[in-house]
Amino acid sequence: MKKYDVVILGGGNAGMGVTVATRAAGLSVAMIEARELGGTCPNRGCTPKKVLVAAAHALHEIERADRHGIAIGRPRLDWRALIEREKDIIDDIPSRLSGLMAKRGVDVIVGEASFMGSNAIGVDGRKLEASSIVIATGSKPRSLPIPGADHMTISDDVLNDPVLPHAVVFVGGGVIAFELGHVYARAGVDVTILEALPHLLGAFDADAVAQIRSESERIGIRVRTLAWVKKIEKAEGRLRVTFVADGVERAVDADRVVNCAGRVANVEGLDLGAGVVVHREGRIEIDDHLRSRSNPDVYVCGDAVWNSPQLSPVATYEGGIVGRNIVDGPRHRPDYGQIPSALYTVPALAGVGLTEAKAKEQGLGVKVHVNDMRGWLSARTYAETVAWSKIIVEEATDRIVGAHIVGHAGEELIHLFALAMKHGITASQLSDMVYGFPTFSSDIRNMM
Ligand SMILES: Cc1cc2nc3c(=O)[nH]c(=O)nc-3n(C[C@H](O)[C@H](O)[C@H](O)COP(=O)(O)OP(=O)(O)OC[C@H]3O[C@@H](n4cnc5c(N)ncnc54)[C@H](O)[C@@H]3O)c2cc1C
Ligand SMILES: NC(=O)c1ccc[n+]([C@@H]2O[C@H](COP(=O)([O-])OP(=O)(O)OC[C@H]3O[C@@H](n4cnc5c(N)ncnc54)[C@H](O)[C@@H]3O)[C@@H](O)[C@H]2O)c1
Repeated sequence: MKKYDVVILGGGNAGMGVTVATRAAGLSVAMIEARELGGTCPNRGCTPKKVLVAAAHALHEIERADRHGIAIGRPRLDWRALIEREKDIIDDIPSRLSGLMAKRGVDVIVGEASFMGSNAIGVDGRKLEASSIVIATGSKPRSLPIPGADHMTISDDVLNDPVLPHAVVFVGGGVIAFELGHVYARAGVDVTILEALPHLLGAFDADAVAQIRSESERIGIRVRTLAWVKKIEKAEGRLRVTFVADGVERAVDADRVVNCAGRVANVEGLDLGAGVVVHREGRIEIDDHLRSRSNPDVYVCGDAVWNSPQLSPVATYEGGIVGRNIVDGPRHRPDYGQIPSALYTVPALAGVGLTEAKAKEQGLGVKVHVNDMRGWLSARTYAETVAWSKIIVEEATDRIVGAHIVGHAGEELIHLFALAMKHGITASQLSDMVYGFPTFSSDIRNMM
């Protein structure tokens, strides 16, 4: 039986994050990974998705070419070539990460790990002992108790499918459905999004979501809220999704039905009981230091944490904190306050900090600056179809507490707001900056 200071289950962003401080401190570290090193983000998530989004962006530019006086024929997208391009871009990531881990002195073990004791892990018939064990096993799509649910595919399949379908239904109106829905719609696919709740894209500001909803409908996506999927069945060589909306039963036919109903911690196969790791239906009970409440030698980070944002930079950040807690003792805690995120529709929706609803819920005295920027010079120059912002400023302190941007390079501009929020730069100070002109950034002065 081999002994390590640290054994990490999972070689994604979170697991990689743990290796930095632990190896810098000279601890012996093993990382067990069942699939490709790098995990979801570079292999089945952010990066391959963004390659498709970039193509959708090009199609969006072409759609507006006539606004610049450019005459252009109907574009033809070679979907198979696009999927090949996506694969080519990510192809060498696992091997590069394998090199990085070797250089860092981490033993990478290929296999499916599970607990054999409070400080013991089994992998491929071997037993490893460790002073600290880190659960960084990521997330998986939530399984839905819908008759015919086995007909559904998941985002992994969309990113691998070289055949462009004619019609797709997304079950769930969250980030994955909107991002992949925009790509498909731009590629000419008939897209329907069915969301069970009254609102879409739960974590984002409701007015920003309304902007992206109308832009989505403008490009032909059908969006239905309060839609309850009752069954999915094969019908005439396709799939038929039966759902109830507005009290009426309806059906929509499609070539693919994609489960986009959220992702849950991927811990089912870990035998958490053997590790004395208490959980409620896969939700591991952790303290403020990301440490198991029942087994102080076990930490959790990344998507395997059930109640923090499922984002790749957050996974890396949490992994870093766990690494430092292992080295220094449990004294570091995550702060999720000023983490920017974006929905990579075309155009994107980006946000940081509080939504207007949350600011009001917290009883903050705020001034809310809402701008439809389509008439602004920069938006007109680029013929933007949507350009909108909402900046929320605390009146008493002039602190920016939330920023939400749709279009207008918001996925880039949002970082200036995050920087200001993190370092206490006030709204007036951010407006007082001298910006390069003409840029989208220079519009920040007029946004609040
Ligand atoms: C389609 C899609 C698009 C996304 N786009 C974005 C985006 O644009 N921006 C963003 O910030 N986030 C995005 N995300 C979310 C992001 O990918 C995740 O938050 C991030 O990858 C989580 O990292 P992690 O290390 O916690 O988990 P993962 O990267 O999933 O890593 C976990 C690893 O553990 C391994 N594993 C699991 N069980 C075991 C076991 N028993 N033994 C050994 N190994 C095991 C898995 O094989 C996996 O490699 C996207 C996700 C998806 C699905
Ligand atoms: N750009 C990004 O940063 C990015 C991109 C993709 C994924 N992600 C991460 O991946 C996670 C998972 O994404 P997701 O889109 O699957 O989840 P999500 O949590 O964003 O959305 C899931 C949606 O499905 C709905 N839903 C649940 N059950 C349903 C049902 N039976 N019928 C209809 N609707 C149902 C929910 O109400 C919710 O609105 C996200 O939490 C996100 O953090 C991030």
